[in-house]
Amino acid sequence: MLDIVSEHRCFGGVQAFYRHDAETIGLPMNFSVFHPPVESRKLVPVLFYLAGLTCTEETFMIKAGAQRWAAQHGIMLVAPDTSPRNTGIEGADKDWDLGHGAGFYLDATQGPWSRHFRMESYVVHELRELIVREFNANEKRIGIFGHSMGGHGALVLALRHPDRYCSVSAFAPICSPMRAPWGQKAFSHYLGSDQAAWAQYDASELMKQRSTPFPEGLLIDQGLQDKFLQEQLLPVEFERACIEARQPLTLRLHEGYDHGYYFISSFMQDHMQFHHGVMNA
Ligand SMILES: N[C@@H](CCC(=O)N[C@@H](CSC=O)C(=O)NCC(=O)O)C(=O)O
Repeated sequence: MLDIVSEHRCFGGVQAFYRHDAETIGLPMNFSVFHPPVESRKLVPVLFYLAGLTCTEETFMIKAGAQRWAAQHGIMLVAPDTSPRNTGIEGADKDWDLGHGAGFYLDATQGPWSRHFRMESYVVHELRELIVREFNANEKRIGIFGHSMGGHGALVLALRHPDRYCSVSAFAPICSPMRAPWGQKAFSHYLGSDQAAWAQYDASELMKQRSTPFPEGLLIDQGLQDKFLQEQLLPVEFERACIEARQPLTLRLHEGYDHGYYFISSFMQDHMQFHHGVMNA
């Protein structure tokens, strides 16, 4: 059953927050949807947004300023929470970069995480199917984007499930988590010590194994004052992998911008236009 937590009129559409019993996760999950103003019964394209470490299903909707552009383009926005909550797993609330709020959009294979931490299956299958079933979503026009840990999620889920997403972009994504401290910590807990398993959730490694997976191109924006850029994000690794895979990539580096939502909101219009363009190509 789908519970409506709250609904708010927004740019002529509706900003809604929902809660449901997620079978994949084995626990209730929260997610948010911006429903753009459209003629009734018209199927609308959908854009999934995956948020970063410490965020919830609210962060993007409150801070990114995406609804104005989504309303203009008639795009539905969907933002899941960033991990299962109230799992009862010991230590899951201890660190901000592991456990609750840090699901890394993968299916954990290691205990105690593997029971509930199944964010890949949840986002790619269960939540998507719920959105298509419950709302006026056009399942042939679904895109994905995200920020930081969620940028990693967007790139990796699109690379692992290219048939499911027609447009992909990211803000300051973790481009090679197996080479970055956040990723190494999360992957060692969720996936164990096998580096081959890590590579299956590393956007740069996945890209090297593909050949032009997104012919319409990818868009990445990155701030140059981002304190995480050098150690955690590694866009150069991904750029190199895209060259190897002949994947068209627009990587824009912005002087003065940091890692936060002031940066994201500054370039949100461009990402919405990018997805609108690719979805309608
Ligand atoms: N607590 C941390 C900072 C956490 C942080 O910056 N989270 C980012 C995502 S980082 C990568 O996934 C975020 O989006 N925060 C939400 C916000 O509203 O800005 C620290 O101490 O550095």
